[in-house]
Amino acid sequence: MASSFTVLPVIRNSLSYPTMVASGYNNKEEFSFGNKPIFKSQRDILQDRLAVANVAHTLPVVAPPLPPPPESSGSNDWRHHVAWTSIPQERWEGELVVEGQIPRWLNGTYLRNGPGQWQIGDYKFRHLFDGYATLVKLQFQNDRLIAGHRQIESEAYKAAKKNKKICYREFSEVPKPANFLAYMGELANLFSGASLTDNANTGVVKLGDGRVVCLTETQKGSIVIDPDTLDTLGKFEYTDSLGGLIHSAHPIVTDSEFLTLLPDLIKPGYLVVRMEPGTNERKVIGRVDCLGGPSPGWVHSFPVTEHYVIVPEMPLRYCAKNLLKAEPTPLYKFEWHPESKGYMHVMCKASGNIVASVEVPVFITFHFINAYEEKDEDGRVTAVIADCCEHNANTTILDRLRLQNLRSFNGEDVLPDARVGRFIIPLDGSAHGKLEAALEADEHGRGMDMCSINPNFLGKKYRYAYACGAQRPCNFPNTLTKLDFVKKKATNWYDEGSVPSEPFFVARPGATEEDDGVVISIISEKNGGGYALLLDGSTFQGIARARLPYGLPYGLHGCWVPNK
Ligand SMILES: CC1=C[C@H](O/C=C(C)\C=C\C2=C(C)CCCC2(C)C)OC1=O
Ligand SMILES: CC(/C=C/C=O)=C\C=C\O
Ligand SMILES: [Fe+2]
Repeated sequence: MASSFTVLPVIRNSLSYPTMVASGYNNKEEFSFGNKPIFKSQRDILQDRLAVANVAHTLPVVAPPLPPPPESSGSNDWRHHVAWTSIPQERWEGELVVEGQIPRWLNGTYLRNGPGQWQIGDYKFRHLFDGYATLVKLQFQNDRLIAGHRQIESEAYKAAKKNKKICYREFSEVPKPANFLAYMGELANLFSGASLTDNANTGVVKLGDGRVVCLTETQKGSIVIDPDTLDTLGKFEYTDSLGGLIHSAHPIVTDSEFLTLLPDLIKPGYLVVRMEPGTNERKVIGRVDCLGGPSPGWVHSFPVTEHYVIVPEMPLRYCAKNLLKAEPTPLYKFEWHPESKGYMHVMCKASGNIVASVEVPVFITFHFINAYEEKDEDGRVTAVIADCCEHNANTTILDRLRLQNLRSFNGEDVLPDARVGRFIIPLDGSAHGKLEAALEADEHGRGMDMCSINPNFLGKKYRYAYACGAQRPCNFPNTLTKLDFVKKKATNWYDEGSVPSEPFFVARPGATEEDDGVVISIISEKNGGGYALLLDGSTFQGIARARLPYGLPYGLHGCWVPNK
């Protein structure tokens, strides 16, 4: 079903622009990347407004036109889609006019992180993953919605702004050394990690103790932020001595723990580690030695079940040689080693023992969706099922995410096929596991990435997932999709020319049904506009939307911070 937004009764003045009550929009400093705090008094005004229940809405102020973004010629065609265009200013905050009805129970802040600034001075990044982190918030409070965005003040971002060039190694780019001596120094800095970026542009998580941390692939890119002001509060310093420079960009975070994987590039393997709320110290649960290849496979994410941590060993492996190269290689910091095979390892969370290590068909995934234990009639665990967004073992997706490719859609269908890859990992000592599609990939247009689930079903047998699929032709996942693994059906939401970000599920407090909740996404439109969208988690119909003053660049991953 290609459902479009259902406009429900408009509860307030629904002009298509947001009210600008708290923005510093006309403030010239906004455009000059200044560091001055500009919202304090306006924030106070907003707090006062929020304190007054059922206030009559003042007339929205129409947003003034923005200067054309640096990479754009100002035209509205797909080459300059706002999703792939740098954020036009460092920060903004304002109340949005909501069409439809925000559920009364939805009280909290949705945060979304992503690479939103791809140009520093005259220097233009080439890959989506290189951009400096842009944090976006949607604060839901008593059916009102305050939005804002702000750059994360990483060392890498501050240095780039100051020197008008990149100063740290990003995902695909390396700072240009001035001479040979500088190059040698650079290499030393690479081994110590000093030259690696701390640009925390990938995800954002709320720890069990309430701290909110932005993350990326480098450990030093763990940055604590204030979910309300979006202030950068400082580095999240790991106080243990586990060392290493990289980790999974997607830890598993619950109220009681933080689990992650630390790849070991020297002695190929992975440390599985756990950190308790209120501490900064990771403790080792166990270690997995790689079964194939010269180095560990890339672990952007991994799944867990109730009792096990699943460690994927993907044949797309970290590559020390590519790490040293100054220019991007076709697979960036990785190398594709299909001959080294793919494996799935299952580690007991309590003991650190490995209960299964099986060879599986080769695969490519960024994102695991969920995993669970399959039991026999006697309640014995016979297998682990692990689902992921799988790119049909085709590495070209990494190259498709180059900005030039994303910006050059001409109607040709160039998004490589993807599916929900379901691993079946037997726990009976078999040497092989299976990988199959959890549902027919045509259900979701053979596009599949950027998934979320009801967090109450983490590690448990589950029925639903939300992700981005494809309405072809396209060059990027462009639908919001609800996956039903029991009916093996997908329900797709599509808005022609729009790029929706990861559909993020928030469960209704007290719900008993898995899909009872809302799905939040931020939509970047082809005309340069954008809006926050709320879909009903069960019907997958639109329940509310709120237009932003300007379209935002594509963002990656989000989290939910409930109000206290
Ligand atoms: C998204 C997204 C961002 C991100 O990558 C960011 C960096 C800096 C990655 C760096 C590296 C690797 C991916 C491999 C090993 C070396 C190192 C340079 C740390 O990745 C994403 O997916
Ligand atoms: C945007 C993306 C991967 C993001 C990693 O965090 C994949 C989209 C592909 O289909
Ligand atoms: Fe990711």
